[in-house]
Amino acid sequence: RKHPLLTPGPASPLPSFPNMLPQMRPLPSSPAIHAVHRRTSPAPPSIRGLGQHGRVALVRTTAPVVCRSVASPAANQGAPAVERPWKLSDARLVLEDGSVWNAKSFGASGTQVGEVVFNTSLTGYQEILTDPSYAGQFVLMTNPHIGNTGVNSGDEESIKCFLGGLIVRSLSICTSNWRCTETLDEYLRKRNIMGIYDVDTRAITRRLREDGSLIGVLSTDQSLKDKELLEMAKNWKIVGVDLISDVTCDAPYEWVDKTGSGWEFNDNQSSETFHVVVYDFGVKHNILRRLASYGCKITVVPASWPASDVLNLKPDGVLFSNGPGDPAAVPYAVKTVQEIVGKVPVFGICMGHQLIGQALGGKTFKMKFGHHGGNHPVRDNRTGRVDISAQNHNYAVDPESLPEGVQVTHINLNDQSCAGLVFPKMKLMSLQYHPESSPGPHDSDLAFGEFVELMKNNRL
Ligand SMILES: NC(=O)CC[C@H](N)C(=O)O
Repeated sequence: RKHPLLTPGPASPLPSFPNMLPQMRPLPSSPAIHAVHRRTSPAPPSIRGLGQHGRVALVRTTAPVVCRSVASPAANQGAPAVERPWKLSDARLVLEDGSVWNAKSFGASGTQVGEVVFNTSLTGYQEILTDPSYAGQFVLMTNPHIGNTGVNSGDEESIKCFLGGLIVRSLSICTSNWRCTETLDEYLRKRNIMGIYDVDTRAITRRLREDGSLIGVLSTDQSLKDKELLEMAKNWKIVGVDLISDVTCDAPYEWVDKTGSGWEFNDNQSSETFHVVVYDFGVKHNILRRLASYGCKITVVPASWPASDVLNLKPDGVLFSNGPGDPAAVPYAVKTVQEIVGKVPVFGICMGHQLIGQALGGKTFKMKFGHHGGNHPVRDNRTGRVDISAQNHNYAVDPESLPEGVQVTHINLNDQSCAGLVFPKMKLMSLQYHPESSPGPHDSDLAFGEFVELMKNNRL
């Protein structure tokens, strides 16, 4: 299903996102103003009276200005006078339970529908925005302050943003990072992705935890009544919909890029080269970069690529990638996995893991609110080792439904759900989470080494 409701609107009512409020520029012959603090307690006398609504205070100091425009200053030239953070609410999030959340818009404007999920990562919003597994979903960041590092060309996890929209508590009023080339607002606007801020993300998260994932409609269109938006939310479905065909590549391609120096802690380059075919169900680029760093030659193929064509390439292994949506809605992909499993070593990541579960005759089910974040403890039952892992999924494999011989190797320690499998007879391994992280901790990177070992042993 495409995202039918997105109306690429005119520029949002606040068309520019300056990196600096006028108030923050050094005043001639007056002390510079270098920071904006949100306060919940009364301001000290020195700054009382400067705040807005008793909550925002500007701190005067003689220190140099620290928030600078590092993002293409030209982009903001001729921008109208800045209103943030005093901009009025101009957007609504209407959830299928009937609740209406007023917010302020950034990025694109229009009306969009999607499933709201919360992500507990503290960093990495750009990698999250470009993770194709979020297609059809609004990502709500529980970390309240988002946007302060802007965006840069090196942190993309795919060729575009496939998610429905971004929900944040506080959108940074400035960017401050040496890699930043663009603000989050500019970036989302160019990609026609809606964002909202100044909304109570803690309250929405608690609701999702209590009631489970909810469909929502985000709109800046004042002509639409709450009731109409609610109807849209109620009539939209994500379960049973094939979202993979919207995000997969059109044709096969080779991948050669490796990860940069930040990953040198795990220099496991194999002396042998293994040819891995990667099924692109919405693959994150860091999976490909890590495989390349482990010495693999990589061919990426579209989700619908025939298994026989892949086997004809005589690969050393096949990786089934992550991807959006319901694994039970893509029987063609399950069939492909079935045709490959047992013939060459395979590694499934997230959606790939769920498809392997189904291909083995097991069942997947929808979790209450899923796992999305970079702080999920996972135990490897074989060694007792606990990794802190990056996760992003709403579905899981029911281990009880799997045939004999399949071992549950990993458990999510938050809820004991199945987080990994091996089936030695079938030369198969899979993880429900993201060993490539990006964003997230690198603890589980060794899983790629395990896959290389699997391919090595198969050659013997
Ligand atoms: N990251 C993924 O591959 C997500 C898998 C699947 N779409 C889910 O939500 O469970």
